[in-house]
Amino acid sequence: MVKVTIAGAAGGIGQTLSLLCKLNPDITELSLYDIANAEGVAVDLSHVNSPARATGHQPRDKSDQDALKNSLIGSDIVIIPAGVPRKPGMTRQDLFKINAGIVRSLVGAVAKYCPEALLLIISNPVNSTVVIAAEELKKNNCFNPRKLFGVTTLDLVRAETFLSYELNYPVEDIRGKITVVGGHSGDTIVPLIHINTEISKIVSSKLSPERLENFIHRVQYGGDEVVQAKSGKGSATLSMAYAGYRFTETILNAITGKENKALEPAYIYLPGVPGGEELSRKLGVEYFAVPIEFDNKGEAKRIIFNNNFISKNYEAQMIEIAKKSLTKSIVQGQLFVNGSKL
Ligand SMILES: NC(=O)C1=CN([C@@H]2O[C@H](COP(=O)(O)OP(=O)(O)OC[C@H]3O[C@@H](n4cnc5c(N)ncnc54)[C@H](O)[C@@H]3O)[C@@H](O)[C@H]2O)C=CC1
Ligand SMILES: O=C([O-])CC(=O)C(=O)O
Repeated sequence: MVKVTIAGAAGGIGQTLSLLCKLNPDITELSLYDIANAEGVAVDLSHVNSPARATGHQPRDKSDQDALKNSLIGSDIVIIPAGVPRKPGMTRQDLFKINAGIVRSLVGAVAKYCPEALLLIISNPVNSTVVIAAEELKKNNCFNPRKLFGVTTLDLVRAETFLSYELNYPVEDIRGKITVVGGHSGDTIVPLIHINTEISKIVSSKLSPERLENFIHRVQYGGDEVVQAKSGKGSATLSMAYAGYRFTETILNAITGKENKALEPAYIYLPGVPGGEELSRKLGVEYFAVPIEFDNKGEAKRIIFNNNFISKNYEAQMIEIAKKSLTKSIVQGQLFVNGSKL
């Protein structure tokens, strides 16, 4: 019995993510929450002949807290893609003004109604919204760092896809052999492609330094590519829904004892996850996306990251650059919840 709640379920990401979750036979209840159209989306999905029971929850007016409460009670996994997406010319950090408050209030409700749930944050800027979620959970005395994940899977999905184009190599053979660490915006996104000898050799023989640089840039700024192509009509939704589902499925597979794809990274509070305290000290940041292994409750069991992952100088340099931007976003998130009390 697994109940999954999606907050922001009627949005561009939310609807497709809900459909993908509806198709997973391990989900028994799929609870869709949104401030608009959640009930319609749930009725639509409820006609799909898969086991999950789809329920829709939307508030009648601004004072109605019952919809959110009912959507959350009993949830094992809560996924949050609620909030506004970027328009051309904006950075993800520009979304902070609106999305910080949305994420904080939703996480506050999670703390109240399903404090034991695994929490997956998709809303941007992920580099800050995950910190906001952690601080809000701390305030409510229910922060378990092993249960809070910033979903950065799209960066890995892009890296796998673009590298397969570059190398003319089957994309399914790349999965699990590269990773992406850091954060989820521009220069905080750090693809590490030399973690596997086979891929490393192919990259060294086939990719010129210029093509390698272009590949890295495309992974780091893949989000902008979609924002520009959609010219004002939003950002990545379909690829993100796929990525969000892929991460959710990895957790569900861990819970149900299926094969675990160990190299799935997420943006987490490092000191709270086994293996993360030392890494956090070494890096000098508390939050960082790293590959994780999950236990049979879907919690982060340990971090799978060692010095061999950073096998090239330029990768170490990218990590240094990422840390600078991340530090600012982390502080911004902490200040939002705690004010000056830091
Ligand atoms: N982590 C990642 O890799 C990615 C994150 N994103 C982010 O995901 C977020 C959502 O993007 P889209 O689905 O394209 O936006 P969208 O505008 O299509 O959908 C957002 C949904 O959130 C709902 N919403 C707003 N306030 C809410 C609240 N307080 N409670 C519940 N629902 C609420 C809206 O009604 C809407 O249905 C954005 O912040 C975007 O930047 C987008 C792509 C990748
Ligand atoms: O670029 C955006 O704003 C949406 C996003 O996070 C991505 O596509 O990676």
